[in-house]
Amino acid sequence: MPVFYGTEVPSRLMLGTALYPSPAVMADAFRRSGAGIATVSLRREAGNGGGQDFWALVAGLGVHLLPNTAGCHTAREAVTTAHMAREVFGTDWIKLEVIGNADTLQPDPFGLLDAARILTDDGFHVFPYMTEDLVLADRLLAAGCEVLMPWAAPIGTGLGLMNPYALRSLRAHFPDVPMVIDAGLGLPSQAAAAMEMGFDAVLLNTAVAHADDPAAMAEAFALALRAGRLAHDAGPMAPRDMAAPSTPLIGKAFL
Ligand SMILES: CC(=O)[C@@H](O)[C@H](O)COP(=O)(O)O
Repeated sequence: MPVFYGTEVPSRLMLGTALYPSPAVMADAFRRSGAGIATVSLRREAGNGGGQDFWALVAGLGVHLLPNTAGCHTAREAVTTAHMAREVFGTDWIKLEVIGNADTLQPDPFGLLDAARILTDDGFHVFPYMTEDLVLADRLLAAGCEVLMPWAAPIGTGLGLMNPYALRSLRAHFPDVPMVIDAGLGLPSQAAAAMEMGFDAVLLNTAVAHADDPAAMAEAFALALRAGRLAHDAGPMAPRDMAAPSTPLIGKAFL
């Protein structure tokens, strides 16, 4: 199972806590999937009726909490939010989001790097939500990040792994860095593909919360992650252009 900043988590599935039809449905999705980490947004949930009951429910899930800086558009805002989250949730883990474009919600690589440098200096364990850019990954690691969270596709789109070439390249360049595919996954098969590529975990929210049956969908993702990881560890065959017979010809009857 993946190890993030020295902590082994019991599942490769990380779930968001927003958009569910009700807190009870959210709790069911966690229970049925066995997800090991819940990401929580101080800002969003504080503004969306996330009162004491909600926090008590989240605490009762028995999962690791990964506070995030969702909704922050500058490094400064993200740093301030991270500090507040550390106080509220009592963890130095922070999923760092610095949004660079209001339409695509894509991460701002410059603001992200600035904020990551500040927060690692301040003792945070930073999980940066990033584009799949190799150079950015290199800089974030140099800034002290020990986990990377490249996106699959823009948040909430469900488009899946948009740039498999770049994701494969990231994985190949940094084989020992724990990497989580975050955002844009729509289907369990996409999560399985991420596992087959060798990624360590996935983080998703909309695909589960907006399913007709969120708990069933969460379980489907958990099963897909298991299958994909098993396939990865089993050593997949190398694809080839030329056909190769899978049935031996020796002993074939002559007609
Ligand atoms: C909950 C959270 O952190 C989201 O910002 C995350 O990136 C999930 O994205 P999807 O909703 O596309 O799965």
